[in-house]
Amino acid sequence: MPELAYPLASLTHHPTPTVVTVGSVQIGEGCPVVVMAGPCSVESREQTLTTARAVKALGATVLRGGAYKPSTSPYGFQGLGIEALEILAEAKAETGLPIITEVMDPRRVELVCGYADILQIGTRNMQNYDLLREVGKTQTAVCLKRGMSASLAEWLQAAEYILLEGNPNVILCERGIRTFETYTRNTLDLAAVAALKSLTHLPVIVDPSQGTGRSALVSALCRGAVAVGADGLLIEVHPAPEQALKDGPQQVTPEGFATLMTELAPIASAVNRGIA
Ligand SMILES: O=C[C@H](O)[C@H](O)COP(=O)(O)O
Ligand SMILES: C=C(OP(=O)(O)O)C(=O)O
Repeated sequence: MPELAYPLASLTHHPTPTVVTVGSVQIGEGCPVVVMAGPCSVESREQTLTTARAVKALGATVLRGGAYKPSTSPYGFQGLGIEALEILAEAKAETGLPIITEVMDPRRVELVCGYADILQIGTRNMQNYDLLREVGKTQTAVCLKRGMSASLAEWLQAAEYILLEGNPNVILCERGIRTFETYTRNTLDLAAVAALKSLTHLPVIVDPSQGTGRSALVSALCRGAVAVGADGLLIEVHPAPEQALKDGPQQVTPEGFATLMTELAPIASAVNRGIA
């Protein structure tokens, strides 16, 4: 893979790790592991505030929640849009947690920037170059998820689009790739996390919820991700996953999240990082 394809993202051209700062949270190599948690989708005020309070009490430092939801079926839940953004703003005001939420449309980047501390680019949009350029024109942190069939070189070149526009605050998120295996929803590629550490200075986080599609596997994959060098985790938590409007099987309950955090702590200590 020619490094010239992504000079700004490459470790050769930028040998010190990038640390992305979001409020009081620092994300990158050498920093404590950042836990971003919350519902897959913002479904209601009560569901979001309940989850935000729970994840904050258990040690998460960033709140996730989808307002604009990518959906394979046009009949599937599409997200509450601006209403959801307003609910996230209320959750942030109450808990102090910065917000990560997805933007899918280049025309909504300005709007979503008014609410988001981290703009999420989902797997389906990793190669939406107009969207990448648009978020690159802001200085808001961007979490760029790996395309479900993207090679590392393609992913790093997508990051390069954002960096080239002048936004240095890019975080990469491994969220699993499509393989022949169907037991898990995706195949979480933890080798990619270790490999990226030798290719790029950008922070790398892992989403074991999308990566496995199975709540029972999320805690183990969180531990694996931190053991191989992930700088953070993106975890879906729902007060009643069986009633979720999207992705119920992969969302852990607040009780499950409590167990996960307890199980994660010794691994974060073992790699000399701790949890943010
Ligand atoms: O939360 C993420 C996506 O919106 C979700 O995984 C899409 O699922 P679908 O492909 O079943 O619509
Ligand atoms: C849509 C999401 O994930 P992905 O793009 O990885 O499918 C999400 O995290 O809400």
